[in-house]
Formats: sequence, C-alpha cells, structure tokens
Amino acid sequence: HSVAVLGAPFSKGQKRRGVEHGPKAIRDAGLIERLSNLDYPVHDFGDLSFQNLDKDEPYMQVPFPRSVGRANKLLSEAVGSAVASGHTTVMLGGDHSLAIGSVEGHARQCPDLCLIWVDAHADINTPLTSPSGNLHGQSVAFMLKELQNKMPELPGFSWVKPFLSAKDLVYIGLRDVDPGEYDILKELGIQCFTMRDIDRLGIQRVMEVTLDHLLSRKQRPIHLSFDIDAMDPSLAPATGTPVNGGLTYREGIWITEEIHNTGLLSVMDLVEVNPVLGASREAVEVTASLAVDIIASSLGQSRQGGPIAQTQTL
Ligand SMILES: N/C(=N\O)NCCC[NH3+]
Ligand SMILES: [Mn+2]
Ligand SMILES: [Mn+2]
Ligand SMILES: [Mn+2]
Repeated sequence: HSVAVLGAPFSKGQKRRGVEHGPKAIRDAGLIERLSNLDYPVHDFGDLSFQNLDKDEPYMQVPFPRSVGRANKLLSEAVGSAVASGHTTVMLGGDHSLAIGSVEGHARQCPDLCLIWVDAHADINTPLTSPSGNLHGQSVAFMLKELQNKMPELPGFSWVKPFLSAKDLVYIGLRDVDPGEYDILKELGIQCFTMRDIDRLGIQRVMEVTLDHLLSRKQRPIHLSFDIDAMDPSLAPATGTPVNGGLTYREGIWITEEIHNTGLLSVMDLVEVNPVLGASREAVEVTASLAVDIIASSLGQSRQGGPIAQTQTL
C-alpha cells in the first residue's frame, strides 16, 4: 500500500515558539526521498493550515484551548480521510497535542486500533492535574473512556468523544511522570515501560511484551505516537522538554523495526521537533535526521537491507 505524509505546523499545545517549524525541518532532512526509496508510492499532502483565533483566553489555566481544539478537529478529518483512502499515514508535528486529532481521526476509521506511545512523558494529565496547563501534556487524557468522569468540558473540545480503553495503550520510554499522571497510570493499570524497565528487561523483551499485550488476542491496526524527546537528548537536542537518560539510537530503531515487522502500522505521529531550540544548525540537523530515520524504519527501512525493489530496473 501507499504512504501519506501530512504536516501539522502547530505549537499552541505548549508555550515555546518554533515547534510549528518541525514539519519543514523534517522534510528538509530528506523525508520524502528516504520514503520513496522504500517500496511503495508516497503521497505528500503538504502542511495543514491552521486558522489563527484572535480571542482564545485561557480556561482553567489551560492556554489556547479553542485553538488546540479546532486544530485537532481539522487534523482528525485529514488523518481520517488519508486512512480511508488506504494510506499508511505519517503525521509530522508540531507539538504532541496534535495526537488528539491524529488518533481520534484514525479511531473513527479503525475503532479497534491500539496505541503505542513512545515518549519521555505520559502526556496523561487532565486540565485539573496538569502543573503547566499545556495541552501537549494532556493528549492521552482526552482519548481514554476511563477518564471521562475526570475531564472538564473544555471550550473547543466538545467534538472529542473518548474512544480508547486503557488496555489498548502501551507506553515506552517514560522518565518524567507528574504525580497526577502517576496516580492515573496506577489506577487504570496502564502497561508502561519506563526507562528503568528498559534497563531491566532490555528493549527486545519490552517489544515482545508490548506486542503480545496489544495483539495476542486479536491483530489490529497500530497507531504509533512518537515524541522525539523519547530519544536521549544527546541524539535529539532540538526539542521542547528534553530529559536525560533517553532511548539510544539502537533502542529507538529496534522499536520501530519491530512495529514495522508486525505489518500492522496504520498511522504514526512524529512530534516535538523544534528547530528553534537547537543550539546550532548541526543540533537541528541531527534531530531532524533522527526523526527521518525513526519514520523510515517504522515504514520498512531495515538494518538488514532488503531485496531489489520491484519498481527498480537493473
Ligand atoms: N514533551 C512533553 N510531553 O511529551 N511535555 C509536556 C509533558 C510534561 N509533563
Ligand atoms: Mn509527548
Ligand atoms: Mn515528551
Ligand atoms: Mn513535548
């Protein structure tokens, strides 16, 4: 099947400028030709354009709720139609609040999807537990049916009906979990593999348990939501909330190769690349180039190489 690439230049899920330039930085690092070298057609849908709302006052200490809600409604429709057209879809962020629209739009087409959240952070605060109010740290809370009774009605989010069950979600890479998030993760019994678990078990075992947890009962579409800050900051410095002690390059690529090998990847997000925050041009380039490697290996690029492509003539 074919791959669709969708840019979402959006930053109002958090307060640092620059993450709206993430899609361009990832494209400039050669994403489209790297994907074209794999074995299927690539459709670049370009970038969504998000309307600027002049009035969008904070609500319960949450900044830009209407802008974030509206952007995600637009993204949900775009991702939904890409999936409906049969594409494996890559959403380029932008901050991680965009996962609300990406996963919601995917779930409308594939209600039985499962979600693999690769991130230093759980992004499962509610507006009431969030220390900062930033919506990019609350994305998962809007998705979970089990949190419905803990979520206030936010302006701009009336269109979102929770669609995911806690058992259909696995976290990999956690190392900076807020107290409110810790309580929610424990209460809901969500399967988490923190960096400590990865140190203990090794990434091969973590992926074995992850894929068994999500797929052993029933094979179903996978949504991979990959926050570049899951990777060690030495590999991905140009991002908004770096946390030391992250995934090695090889751990990140093991995760994405294993997900590719299921043949079930349907949508992936690659978010939080912020070119403005790189201390040098080189720092921006290594971050964007890593993002391309993560996406390409999720879609079939392999360290083992592969056969001559059907489309190539000798
Ligand atoms: N990168 C972030 N989420 O993935 N930042 C917000 C979360 C901070 N608790
Ligand atoms: Mn995140
Ligand atoms: Mn993060
Ligand atoms: Mn972030």
